[in-house]
Formats: sequence, C-alpha cells, structure tokens
Amino acid sequence: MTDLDTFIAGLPKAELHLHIEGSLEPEQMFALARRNRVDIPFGSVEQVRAAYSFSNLQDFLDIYYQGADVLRSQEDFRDLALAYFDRAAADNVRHAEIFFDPQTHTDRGIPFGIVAEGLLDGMAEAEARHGLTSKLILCFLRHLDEEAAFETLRQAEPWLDRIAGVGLDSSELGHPPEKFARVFARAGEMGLKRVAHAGEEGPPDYVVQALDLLAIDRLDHGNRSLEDPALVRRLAESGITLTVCPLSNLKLCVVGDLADHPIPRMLELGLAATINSDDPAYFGGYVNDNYRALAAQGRLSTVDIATLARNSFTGSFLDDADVAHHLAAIDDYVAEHG
Ligand code: HPA
Ligand SMILES: [Zn+2]
Repeated sequence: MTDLDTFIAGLPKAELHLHIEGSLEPEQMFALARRNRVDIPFGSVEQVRAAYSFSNLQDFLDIYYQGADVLRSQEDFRDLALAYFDRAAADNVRHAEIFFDPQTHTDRGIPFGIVAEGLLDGMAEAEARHGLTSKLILCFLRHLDEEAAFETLRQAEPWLDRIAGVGLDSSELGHPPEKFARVFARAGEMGLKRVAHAGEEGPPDYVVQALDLLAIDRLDHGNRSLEDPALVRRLAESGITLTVCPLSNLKLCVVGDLADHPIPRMLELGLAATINSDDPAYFGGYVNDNYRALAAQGRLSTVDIATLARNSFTGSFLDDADVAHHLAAIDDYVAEHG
C-alpha cells in the first residue's frame, strides 16, 4: 500500500452514487439463485465474472437487469443491502445514499413493499452493526415511459417518509430528462429530493435539462458537462455536487484510460465532485478501490482526496448538524494523517 492508499483507507467518507442491485456479487447471485430455485445462465462464479466485459452502458444494463432476477423475497433485499453495507463500513463509509430500481422488480411481480421493506431492514441493521447511516433514493427507469414512473411513485406512497428522493437511471441516450419533467415536479411537491444521471453518455444538453426541467439537487456522473464551458461555470457557481464513478467510467468506456479521467480537472474547475462506486460488483471495485485507482494515476494529492471526501458529506442529504459532525471527523483525520 502506498501512503495515499493508507490515507484513503482510514478517511471518513460518504457514498452518494450506488445502485444496490449493482452490489450483487456473483457469489451472492449463486446463493440466491439456489435459495429461490432460479435458473441463471452461468455455470460458475468465474463464468459470471468473465461475462462482465462491456463496451457501453447498454451492454452492462442488459446483464445487470438479468442478474437482479435472483432477488425475490424481503430477506433477499435485506441480505443484498447488508452485504453492501458491510463492505462499505470496511472502507470507512460513514453514510450512504443508495439507489434502488423498483420497476426492475415490480415488473417481475415482486411487490414494491417487499423491495422497500427488505432494503430498510438492511439499512437499520447496518446502522446498528456499524453506525453507518443511510438514505434511500427511488430511481425511475428512463427507458420506460412517464406513466410507468407515475405509477411507481403512487406505489411508493406508503413508504415516502422513509425515502429521501427520486433519481433517474438506465439507458440515457434517446431518453432525455425532459421525458420525466412532470413526474419530477410531482416528486418535488411531495417533498422529495431530486437527482438524475446525466452526461454519462448523453450530451451536455441533458445536464442542462436535468437542471432546468427536473430541478435536480445533485447530478449523477455529469462527465460530459466539461464539453460546455457555460455549463461548467453554471455548475461551479451553483455548487451542485457531481457523483462521479471512475471505475464505472472505465468499464463502460465513458473514459478510455483512467489517466484521462476528468475528476482532477473537475476539481481545478471548482466543481463539487465526489468519488463513488456505482455498481461495484460489476465494475471491479468498491469506493476505496475507486479512490485508489485514481490516486494511482498520480493526479490527486492528499488535499484533493480530503476535498473529495468533504464534498461527499456536503453533497449528502444529511442535515447541517450531521454534515458538520462528519466534516469535523475529516478535519481530525487530516490533522493526524494528512
Ligand atoms: O451507471 C449507470 N447509468 C445508468 N443507469 C444505471 N443503472 C445502474 N447503473 C447505471
Ligand atoms: Zn449510476
């Protein structure tokens, strides 16, 4: 381990861009397939891992939705969440805001409540076990239509006091944010926070739409914003947080090489970037692996790494007192180890 790796390992951090279905490790996929007697088109864990070679977002999504088929019961969703939280706690993640894709499950006949209650069970257990706090963000699948998103929001109503916000994920190209302007407006009226994936594969205009038409509180990915200088100025001036995912970007060919990853440039431009793992079981690493992979390029100092961790708390939906508490913990850590 380099000195930077040691510094990263102990640094308190939040994770703000994590799809819980994307934390399903092949071993757990096999275990759940056995438990639920579900056929999966793989003979071994090695075969599953060998299939994780993607040339774009859609390639990944096809296999990711297939993997989710082994998730059936409330206990499955609890176990999935807990396995993630155990790993996150080992990376010194103190708070996580996790995405889930209810439509992936309700479209297979799994009731919304089974999914939500299972995840909430896992979240409560993670707080008891590790002191790791978390929030839940309901994502609409953007390849489905607006009416399906409205129906999902209706199904979520009994759980809305335990859901922090809504997000937008799945196939970006051809599914611009404007398609979901009305359902996001409704979510805002219901007091929910709003986030959206934009500028991962889609053009800078999709980021502008997410800001103007979805009134997002946080931008997921946002890489392609850098192609538009006026948009960069707007993002910097507003202070909006970007949840960036280096190993995901590499695996989905959003960047060709980590040496060219935009995070160092984002920090130079004054953007509130954070580092996250996205779908760690599919992209080869949890949050500290993402920090380490980027640090290994020699383009991040300990000051930059601490800034990224601070941004993860200031960009969270925690209240001000909790954010202040976590920032003080980072200050103490940097004073001792920086
Ligand atoms: O990186 C992603 N982009 C869009 N949709 C997703 N769903 C899971 N991961 C992703
Ligand atoms: Zn994502």
